Amino acid sequence: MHVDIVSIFPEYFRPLELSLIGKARARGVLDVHLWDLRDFTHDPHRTVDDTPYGGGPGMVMRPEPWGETLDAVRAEAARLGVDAPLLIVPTPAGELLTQRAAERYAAEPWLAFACGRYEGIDERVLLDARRHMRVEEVSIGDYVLAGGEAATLVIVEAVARLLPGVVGNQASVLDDSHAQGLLEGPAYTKPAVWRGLEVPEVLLSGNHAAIARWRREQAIRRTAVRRPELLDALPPGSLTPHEEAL
Ligand SMILES: COC(=O)COc1cccc(COC(=O)c2cn[nH]c2)c1
Repeated sequence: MHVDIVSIFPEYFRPLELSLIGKARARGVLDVHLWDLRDFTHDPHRTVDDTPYGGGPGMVMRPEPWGETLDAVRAEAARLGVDAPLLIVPTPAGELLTQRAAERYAAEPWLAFACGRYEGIDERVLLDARRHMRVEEVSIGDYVLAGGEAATLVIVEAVARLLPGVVGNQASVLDDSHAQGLLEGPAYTKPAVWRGLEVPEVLLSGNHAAIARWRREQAIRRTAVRRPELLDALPPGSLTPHEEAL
């Protein structure tokens, strides 16, 4: 997978050189190309923002540098033989990121991320981008960040860990709870007793059917308490009558 990231702070993405993603890049599973929006300005101050039409606080990101940068990004995608690139724009006003969406993005050959700052990017940038690309405005939660960089790191990590060869144990990726539509239940490791706290007996029993049943019940109970709407969103018949009653 090829990932292009457009930002005024490309150094924000140094973490992508490290560990999980760093190894994936070394293996050629993932290729990340950073674009500095200021490289596509033409004034001495490399201006990327201006005051908002209609007044109001803060600044809006100017369309021209974005247009030129996304043209260059798109030209690179074309050079790589990708005809229908997907542009992801992290924004508080976007659709909430889900594991389903991360799985969908992981199937894409090419992703681009537009990192907004200030009060946002001039809307015409997205309108123009939609003329040439699929564009998705994505939220990682109901709160406001100073810019799209942290959200892009979150989305890239959620997607990259689904790529074959990125996470050592692929099984831990495919059967993790959100993949099943539930929250992860509790996990334990040695010692069996720690500060007087014991590991649940069933996990030491070696009875794998009972362990699987207990783990699923824990996930369902936790989901019912913390995120009941996830249970409502499960496909009909996902829970046995016994599990429904938990
Ligand atoms: C059209 O899109 C834009 O203009 C994006 O502009 C901005 C402006 C400020 C901050 C951000 C970053 O996204 C979030 O804060 C965010 C995403 N998820 N939850 C919070 C993006």
